[in-house]
Amino acid sequence: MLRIAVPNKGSLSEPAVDMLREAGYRQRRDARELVLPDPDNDVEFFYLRPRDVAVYVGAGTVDVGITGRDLLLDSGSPAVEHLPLAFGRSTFRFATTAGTLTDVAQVARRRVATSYPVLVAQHLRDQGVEPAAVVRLDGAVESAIRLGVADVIADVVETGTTLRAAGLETFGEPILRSEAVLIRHASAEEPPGLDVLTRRLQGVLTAHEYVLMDYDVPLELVEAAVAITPGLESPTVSPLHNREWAAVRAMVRRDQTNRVMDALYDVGARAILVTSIHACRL
Ligand SMILES: Nc1ncnc2c1ncn2[C@@H]1O[C@H](COP(=O)(O)OP(=O)(O)OP(=O)(O)O)[C@@H](O)[C@H]1O
Ligand SMILES: O=P(O)(O)OC[C@H]1O[C@H](OP(=O)(O)OP(=O)(O)O)[C@H](O)[C@@H]1O
Ligand SMILES: [Mg+2]
Repeated sequence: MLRIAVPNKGSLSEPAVDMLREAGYRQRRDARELVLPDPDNDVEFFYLRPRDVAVYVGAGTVDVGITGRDLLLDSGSPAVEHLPLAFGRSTFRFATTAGTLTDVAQVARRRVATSYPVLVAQHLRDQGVEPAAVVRLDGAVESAIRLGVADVIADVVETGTTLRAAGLETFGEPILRSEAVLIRHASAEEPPGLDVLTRRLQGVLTAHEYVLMDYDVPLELVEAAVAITPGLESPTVSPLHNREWAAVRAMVRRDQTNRVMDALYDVGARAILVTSIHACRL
């Protein structure tokens, strides 16, 4: 039975549970449940703090888990990224009082507050910058400068609202671009059942990332049209009752939908329809 760790709290918890449900797995209904077997799918879910997921996977007591790339790197665990999951996206950045610093080199001899001390110390070492200290805080890191325990912070930035509200601004290049990731142990053999979980999650990712596009096009324009919608392997081209026209169906990236519809219309395609993909296995 594959043991899967899932974040029980925080920004990653709800989207992780939603994604697993969409992939056909049972999920807990009560937030107090810590373990949930799903015998139909031969897996068992463990609801753990997102920061602890890499510790359990690294120790080998659960097989795989969902956590943030930033949390994985900060954990020092021997777990590795297996599949990026395209939610929980954020950047991890230095920030300080607006209008004061511009470059990571200026972190030298300054105090840095963060909830990710391993990640920050490693990054500064790689950059050859020696801070006065790395101060570990549990959260609300934005207050550390005003309250005098640090000169600079390094924290998760999503919309930037929290930084602005604290009168801070980012400086230097992002330390990391993070998102939720499925992790597994680096050296252990691939656990039985991970291939099925991976294919199911990839199916959910593809269903979100692509739409199905159908359109009609005069026969002599089929080649020009399919050049715009090559699909993943090859588009389906079917005859219409009117023999001078064909129907085409292809997968198209969701974020390209309108651009592709404009281009198809310009070459002469008509009755262009877009449908969401409910589920898929490539
Ligand atoms: N807006 C955000 N704020 C915090 N973490 C975010 C955000 N967006 C994505 N994340 C990711 O969530 C993970 C942090 O989860 P964690 O549960 O530790 O903190 P949290 O979401 O801030 O929850 P809380 O502080 O309420 O416990 C990291 O991987 C981080 O990159
Ligand atoms: O760029 P934004 O969209 O404002 O999001 C980023 C903020 O959200 C998180 O804080 P959270 O609310 O989890 O509080 P915490 O710092 O106490 O964890 C994170 O630590 C940042 O402070
Ligand atoms: Mg937080």
